[in-house]
Amino acid sequence: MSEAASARSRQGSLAGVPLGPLEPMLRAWLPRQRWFAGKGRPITRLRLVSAVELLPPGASPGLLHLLIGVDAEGSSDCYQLLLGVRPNLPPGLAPALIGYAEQGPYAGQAVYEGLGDPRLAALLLERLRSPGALGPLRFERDPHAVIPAAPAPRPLSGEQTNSSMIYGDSHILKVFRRVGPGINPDLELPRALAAVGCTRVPAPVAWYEAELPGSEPLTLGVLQPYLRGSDDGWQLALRRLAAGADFTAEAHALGRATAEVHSALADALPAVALDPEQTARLAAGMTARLAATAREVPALLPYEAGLRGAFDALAASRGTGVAAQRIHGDLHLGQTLRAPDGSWALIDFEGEPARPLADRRRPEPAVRDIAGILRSFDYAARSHRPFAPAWADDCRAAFCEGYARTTGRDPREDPVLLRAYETDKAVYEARYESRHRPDWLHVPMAAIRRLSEPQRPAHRLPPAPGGAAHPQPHPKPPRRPLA
Ligand SMILES: Nc1ncnc2c1ncn2[C@@H]1O[C@H](COP(=O)(O)OP(=O)(O)O)[C@@H](O)[C@H]1O
Ligand SMILES: O=P(O)(O)O[C@H]1O[C@H](CO)[C@@H](O[C@H]2O[C@H](CO)[C@@H](O)[C@H](O)[C@H]2O)[C@H](O)[C@H]1O
Repeated sequence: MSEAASARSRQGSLAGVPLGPLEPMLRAWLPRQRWFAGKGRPITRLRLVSAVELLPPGASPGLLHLLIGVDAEGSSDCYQLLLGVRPNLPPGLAPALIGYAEQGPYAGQAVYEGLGDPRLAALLLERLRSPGALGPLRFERDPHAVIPAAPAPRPLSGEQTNSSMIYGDSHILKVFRRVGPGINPDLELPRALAAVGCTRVPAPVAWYEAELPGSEPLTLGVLQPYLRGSDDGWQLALRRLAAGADFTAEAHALGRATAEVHSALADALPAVALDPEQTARLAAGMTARLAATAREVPALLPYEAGLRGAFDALAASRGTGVAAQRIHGDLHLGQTLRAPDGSWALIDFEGEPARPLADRRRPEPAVRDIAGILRSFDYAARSHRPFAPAWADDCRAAFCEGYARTTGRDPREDPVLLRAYETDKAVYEARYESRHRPDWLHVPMAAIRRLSEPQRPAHRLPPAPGGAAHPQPHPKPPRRPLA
């Protein structure tokens, strides 16, 4: 970065300024990051959107907050980076190294992934504890929440869409990587749920945003209580499978928890009834996604016509319309946590990371989330050798029964809607796996084959207690405690 650019950076906004000496190292580093969405497409341009020195270059370590625009063929995204700067990198931080700056205010210094440095991660927490503004950055917090000072930070390991830091096992900070204008649903929905007293989702206690000229604020990070000792639903399901153990009681409880969250979301935020035309548009969107995915994942091509049947049936079936509301949007077992007392919580309300924010914030049928969990039981059963279809079927049934117990309506009573959403999810998964985990592609492909076959006439379930003949806006159950 030039001296002039560096001077402006302290004031905050540097829209369009080139990244200077940082550019070559970031070009090489970005595509290697799990959270980088533009893999496989050459970066055509890197732009500085905003730069703030959380700690100036004179400080050691320095901490630089960057928003950078990354243009690649057919996409233009904005990413959040927290870069540490030190003259000498201690050996423990070697894995975090991005490169050495050759010129500019950081000439000769090591530039590295700031969240990998406990001192810098602690500084970020301090900023969140003391709300205020720094350049375009705004730090906010719930004034009633207790956020301890200086708990030891550690990065969350594993494959994530964003980067999370755990502080002393009491709080977890998610730093969003691909960011855009408008509130992130992962802040919006948990806050809305907390406001209506839903305890199934950890309530945000602090967050930070960027306010850039001519743009809605961009949500950059959210701090929430860390549910210590909880089991990730996906890992728990795999352990049960490996032990040949039943999971239906857990699946039933998860169905109830999911239904409670849906009911609270319908209370907290607008819920609407989609008219037949809107439903047909929903089906058309699914058909378009299928066509686009089949172009990208050729293995889908032989099944495309059969899969389309699910979406055509949805478009043709809706005389009365479909209830739509804010939902989780990317629900699967990895987004669920089970506490030692057996209660379930849902996390990560960002929605499908690849979808535009406006789509993710639109009301949708709650069955989209239900389909996500049902697909997840299939994923678990298929990652077990030998494949355990009965285990998945039992879990799917138990989950739907639990859901019906809370809402009075079993999702299987609407097989056309459920099949359309399961198909859409399997198509999404085929694209996700082909992009990120090709070894897993066979899992959604097995579902694709099944869902593309002509369906037998649906087995009618006995009506659930209080069940309605047609989809209704979500009934509102009495609030229940988390247990
Ligand atoms: N409040 C929490 N308490 C305990 N663990 C959590 C909490 N929030 C997230 N996690 C853990 O962090 C992982 C990643 O969180 P998630 O919100 O899914 O991030 P990403 O959007 O990066 O995928 C989860 O799978 C879970 O194991
Ligand atoms: O957790 P994310 O929000 O990043 O979600 C993405 O990655 C998930 C995988 O980590 C992916 O989920 C798929 O694989 C899971 C097993 O690893 C399985 O339980 C899910 O049912 C399946 O969809 C998710 O689709 C993707 O958006």
